[in-house]
Amino acid sequence: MATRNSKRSTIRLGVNIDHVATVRQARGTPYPDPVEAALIAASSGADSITIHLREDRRHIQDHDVTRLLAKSAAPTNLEMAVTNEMVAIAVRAKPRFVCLVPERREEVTTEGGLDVAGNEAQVTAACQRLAKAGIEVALFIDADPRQLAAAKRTGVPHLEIHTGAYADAKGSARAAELKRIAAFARAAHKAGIEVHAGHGLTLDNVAPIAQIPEIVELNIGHSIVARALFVGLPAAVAEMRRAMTEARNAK
Ligand SMILES: CC(=O)[C@@H](O)[C@H](O)COP(=O)(O)O
Ligand SMILES: NCC(=O)COP(=O)(O)O
Repeated sequence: MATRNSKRSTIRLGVNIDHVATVRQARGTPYPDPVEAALIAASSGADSITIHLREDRRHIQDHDVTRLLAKSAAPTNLEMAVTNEMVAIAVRAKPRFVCLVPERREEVTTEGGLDVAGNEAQVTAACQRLAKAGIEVALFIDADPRQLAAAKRTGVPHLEIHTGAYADAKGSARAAELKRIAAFARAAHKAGIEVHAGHGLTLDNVAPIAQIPEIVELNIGHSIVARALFVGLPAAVAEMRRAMTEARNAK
């Protein structure tokens, strides 16, 4: 895994290809194939591929998980809800990484982080089942010290900070969110947890997040897939990677 301490440490890009499947599901066609997108993203600079198998199967389908893992273009990070069904799927499929996320069927997108503090026993049990199957587990949480304290007690090795509030905020509210995320990343890193971030990141807002030295991985999907409509997926992945790396090296 990545170096942790140096301010010049590299930063990995996980490309989320869910929204290639969103387009396919809108018409029930076999195209565009998210697995093909994963292969293109991996050969264009993605360090890993993220997919979110939602309980309502609105985009990624079970066969996508199977096919993606069989082709193994890059390590797969499977995002999923903390349910027995999902944990059983992951234990069978054995992706390299699982990120446990909250889910509400009515939401348009993931609205907040997992409430680890409020569901500690359930989250800990899921983490332990997944770790026993050889899967590296992350929890997708808000930059909230109470959630960090609970996450530490689960023994999870990785955390992904939900950057949605940062992405949605403007002006001084965004600066405050950034400060909160940086403080959280420092505290999590100090506790020996590897720190990732993602949600709502774009070419316009990624730089300040990429400059937080404790954050070693960003998972980005919607904006890359949207940008790919205009410039193509290889270019969209490459320009995001460039923006992240330039920001990191400029600090
Ligand atoms: C957990 C997360 O932040 C992403 O995987 C996101 O949820 C994917 O997009 P949708 O929320 O639209 O499913
Ligand atoms: N975990 C965040 C993710 O995978 C991508 O989120 P988004 O860039 O699609 O908002």
